[in-house]
Amino acid sequence: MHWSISIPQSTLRVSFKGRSDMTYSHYIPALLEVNDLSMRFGGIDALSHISFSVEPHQLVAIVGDNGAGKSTLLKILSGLLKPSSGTIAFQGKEVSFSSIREANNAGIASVFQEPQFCDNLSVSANLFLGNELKDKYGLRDDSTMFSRARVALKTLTSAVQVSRDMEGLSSGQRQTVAIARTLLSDPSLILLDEPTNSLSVMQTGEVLQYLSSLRSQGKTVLMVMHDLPDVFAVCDTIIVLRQGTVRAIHRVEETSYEEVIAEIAGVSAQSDTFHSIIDNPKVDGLIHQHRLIERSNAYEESDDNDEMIDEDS
Ligand SMILES: Nc1ncnc2c1ncn2[C@@H]1O[C@H](COP(=O)(O)OP(=O)(O)OP(=O)(O)O)[C@@H](O)[C@H]1O
Repeated sequence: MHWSISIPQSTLRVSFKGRSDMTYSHYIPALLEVNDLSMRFGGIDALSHISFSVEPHQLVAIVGDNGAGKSTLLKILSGLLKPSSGTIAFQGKEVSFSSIREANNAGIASVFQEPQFCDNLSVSANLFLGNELKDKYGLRDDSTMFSRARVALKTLTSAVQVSRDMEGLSSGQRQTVAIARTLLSDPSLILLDEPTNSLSVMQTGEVLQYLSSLRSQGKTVLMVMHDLPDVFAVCDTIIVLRQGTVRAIHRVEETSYEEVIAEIAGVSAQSDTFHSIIDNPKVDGLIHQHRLIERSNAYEESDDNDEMIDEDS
């Protein structure tokens, strides 16, 4: 079974490929195409025949319960693991990576949790660590590194000073610097492992903002995310993994919080089990948070509409 996502302009449609009775509408070449991918660790099927494709300029969330296979998928795409079987096509070409560097050279950059930095060096020096730029005399070209570091951070709408030491930056700011570091190689696809994990509300807001700015810069981001309110706040597409298989792929505006929770848990949204999950105070709190975000988005949109009406009149 092969999932395919096609995005005619602003509308993304999900359709099954491989059935003779299906018609294909508006096929846009995928940036990434994962086909029949499996990963076996000893007797454990971490991923089992998963297929999906991702079109460019999207923020795509991979969600799923513990052990669903999210990290394994990310590690394979980033070059850290070789799959047991299946193929990956990137920008129309079949690829097979033996290292993160190989994936990087092909245009796929990854940021895993708790990125490593030298805290006693400047933000700029950390961005170029191991890849320092040299001037025509072979000397370290600090001024070019500073200005390129500034551009990378500005792309993420970050106010972090490139000349300051890494020491003392918040977790959210460190995440931003880690992303800025990947931007220096101008990747087409960025892989992130739980970019909002363990961040405060303010820091999460900062990270969600840079994710949006990445999309505006034409980047595609595929990321493992746990917090559904964050997913619904910023992502275009949700891939739900369950027990190593693709359970569903949704355009965010075409699904609901409840539907995704039911799919993650592998239960029907009508079942008693689902209601006992939803009644859990933690889940209930998350849904409440999601409703607030929805309401505030709707409010902002209505503000925008008002402004448009004002301008027109
Ligand atoms: N190196 C490994 N050796 C053996 N089993 C592994 C290995 N890595 C992952 N697994 C197993 O593969 C399955 C999927 O693991 P994975 O870490 O990809 O899930 P996940 O969805 O990222 O989970 P979590 O949200 O808990 O991080 C699990 O059953 C896990 O125990």
